[in-house]
Amino acid sequence: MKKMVQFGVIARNFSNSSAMQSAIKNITVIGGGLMGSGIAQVSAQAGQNVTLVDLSPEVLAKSQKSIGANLGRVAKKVYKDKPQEGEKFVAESMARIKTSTDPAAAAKSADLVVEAIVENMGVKHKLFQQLDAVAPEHTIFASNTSSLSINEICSVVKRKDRFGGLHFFNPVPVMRLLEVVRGAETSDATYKTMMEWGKAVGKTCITCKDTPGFVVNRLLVPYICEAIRLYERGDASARDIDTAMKLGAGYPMGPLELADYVGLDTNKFILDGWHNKYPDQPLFKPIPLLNKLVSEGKLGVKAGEGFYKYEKK
Ligand SMILES: CC(=O)CC(=O)SCCNC(=O)CCNC(=O)[C@H](O)C(C)(C)COP(=O)(O)OP(=O)(O)OC[C@H]1O[C@@H](n2cnc3c(N)ncnc32)[C@H](O)[C@@H]1OP(=O)(O)O
Ligand SMILES: NC(=O)C1=CN([C@@H]2O[C@H](COP(=O)(O)OP(=O)(O)OC[C@H]3O[C@@H](n4cnc5c(N)ncnc54)[C@H](O)[C@@H]3O)[C@@H](O)[C@H]2O)C=CC1
Repeated sequence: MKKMVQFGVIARNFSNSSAMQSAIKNITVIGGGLMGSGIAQVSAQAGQNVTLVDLSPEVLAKSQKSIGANLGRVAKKVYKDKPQEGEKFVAESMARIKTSTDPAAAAKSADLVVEAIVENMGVKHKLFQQLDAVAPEHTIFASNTSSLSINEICSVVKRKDRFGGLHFFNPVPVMRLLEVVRGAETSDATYKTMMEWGKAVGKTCITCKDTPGFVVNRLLVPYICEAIRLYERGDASARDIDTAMKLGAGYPMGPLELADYVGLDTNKFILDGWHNKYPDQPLFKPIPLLNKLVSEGKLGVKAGEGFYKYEKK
């Protein structure tokens, strides 16, 4: 039953994307990690020309490998009785993805730039300033930030009317939602193009103002943090907390599994950012156990250990 549901989701995302049209044809995704590789994949499988950028050639090689494997999963489902068409789909989608280690050069041919680099305001500012100087007039900039303010990120660019938030969820090829975030100066035309593009890549779009965490993370991050605090106090084991929320509340993953999946560093970036901004909000208080795990390099699934141990990929 579970497999049937997942199959339906991936197949529906794919067929939506094939049917929809978007004004955006060339997209540059900056950051080839967990999120950037997923955003590149869904864009390429929807027929867009993608340039995936990372400072690290090793990350780009790893991303291409994982995109190839994930496209293979999609092909197996969508073309289950037509393996040759499945192979063609994978080859054509892969051929639409170029890679680069030069963000500025890659932005020159983009209709849309989606930024998915580290969750750090200073680093994002530096990148967007650089891109704003070279990207064509019409190019829309978007950030996939989990928790930072879109208005603050876009404060360094001139094209504030052509800037917004496009917040995807992990794993991008599977999760159906896209939060489309309007900044104070995002124009109606930019908002409309972002909504159409989101549908074209197979997502269900919701709209949110530029408020901390938008909708999902404003609810999800405090929940994850409360679970870490519960575990830190020794009120229940990690396994029991996760089992409780899966079997008692119907979540697909428990909160500590989800924290490991998202990345404990990302969880910490979000919490620290909100704590600095809202020091009196008890939900955003730093968590010593989370800080300890991050300082030990136990960042979750991607590092091979977080609250649990994982086979390193
Ligand atoms: C921090 C932020 O800013 C925002 C966020 O992203 S918050 C995090 C949001 N994400 C979540 O809450 C995820 C919650 N977890 C889930 O939905 C599910 O556990 C899950 C989809 C991740 C995995 O589902 P599962 O049934 O436990 O595992 P699994 O059987 O391996 O995967 C289900 C299907 O999805 C596919 N899949 C899983 N991960 C995938 C990936 N990374 N790429 C492509 N396909 C993937 C699998 O191929 C599988 O397909 P089949 O059934 O055909 O084999
Ligand atoms: N991890 C998650 O579940 C989610 C994360 N996000 C957000 O997406 C963004 C990226 O997160 P992840 O993919 O998890 O991080 P990640 O650490 O997996 O990937 C980030 C990549 O960006 C690259 N990078 C850093 N600075 C760069 C620069 N100046 N130019 C080009 N590449 C650069 C790094 O080399 C790294 O490969 C963050 O803003 C995060 O908050 C949003 C939704 C979910």
